[in-house]
Amino acid sequence: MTGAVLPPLLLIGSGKMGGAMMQGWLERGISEVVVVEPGEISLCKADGRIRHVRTLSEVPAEFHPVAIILAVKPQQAGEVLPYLSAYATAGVLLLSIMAGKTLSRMAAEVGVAQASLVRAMPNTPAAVRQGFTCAVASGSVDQTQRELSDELLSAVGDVAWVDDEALLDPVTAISGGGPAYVFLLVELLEKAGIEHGLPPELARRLARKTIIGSGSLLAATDLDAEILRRNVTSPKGTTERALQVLMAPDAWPSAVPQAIEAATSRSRQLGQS
Ligand SMILES: NC(=O)C1=CN([C@@H]2O[C@H](COP(=O)(O)OP(=O)(O)OC[C@H]3O[C@@H](n4cnc5c(N)ncnc54)[C@H](O)[C@@H]3O)[C@@H](O)[C@H]2O)C=CC1
Ligand SMILES: O=C(O)[C@@H]1CCC=N1
Repeated sequence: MTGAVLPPLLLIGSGKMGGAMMQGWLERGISEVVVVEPGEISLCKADGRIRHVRTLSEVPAEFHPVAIILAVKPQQAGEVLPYLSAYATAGVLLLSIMAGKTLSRMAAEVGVAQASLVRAMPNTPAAVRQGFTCAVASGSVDQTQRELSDELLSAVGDVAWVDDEALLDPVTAISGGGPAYVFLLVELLEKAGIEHGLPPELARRLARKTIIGSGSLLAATDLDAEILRRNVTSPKGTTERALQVLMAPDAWPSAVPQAIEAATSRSRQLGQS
């Protein structure tokens, strides 16, 4: 269905992620979307395709979405899922981006065992259509619903499907939260630059452009990251000294796996709540 106008959608939660995805759908072409969001929405209210309501009970009875996108926090799922049973019984696709919430848990909270559910994990570069989403579908999702999910998710970046739902927990830790780790590196580089006497504005530019340029280099080549790293590292040079610190066994080689393990286990924990 690539290229076709997206069918009527119900978006529940239009914060950072819901808002970013919505922007992608508007650009891709959408017929109609009702947005349930208790706060303000940053989207163009003059756009006749968008209708903003503040609660689920305000969704017009005559509105029949083909898919419902769940973009509230996992802790807010209880405010939403139990009210979707009529949609789920009617076979409407439920596409969740909530961290940790498992397919079976969502089906139980909706109260429809055969609900057509997709669990997906995007990331914030979706805001500039450079996201990466990993998704898994429940057994009730038919081919048309899978293609629609793919279309909705690919409007904001790359999409990969997996069959094993357990993989969504490490995915959440790596690509879901990954942008935060990169931004932390930018923060730390900038701070170190200032501590070494660089004017703050220059330190900020150096840190940001280093990450942006490195990302573009990665995007432009098939070379492994290890090769790209080695290409920077002159024997007996300056980078080698820095990497001796960062690559010490008790530094990044242990901190990064520990961080990913902590986030993976939190994702599993959210799935139980
Ligand atoms: N921020 C991120 O990097 C990523 C977040 N996610 C997932 O996306 C979901 C949303 O996260 P964010 O956009 O970051 O959070 P957010 O806090 O920016 O957005 C959540 C929105 O839901 C709204 N909301 C709260 N209760 C509601 C209700 N009962 N009905 C309708 N809307 C309600 C809030 O007003 C808010 O605008 C979460 O489940 C998170 O796990 C997934 C991938 C990446
Ligand atoms: O921190 C979180 O729980 C969400 C999921 C991945 C990114 N943000």
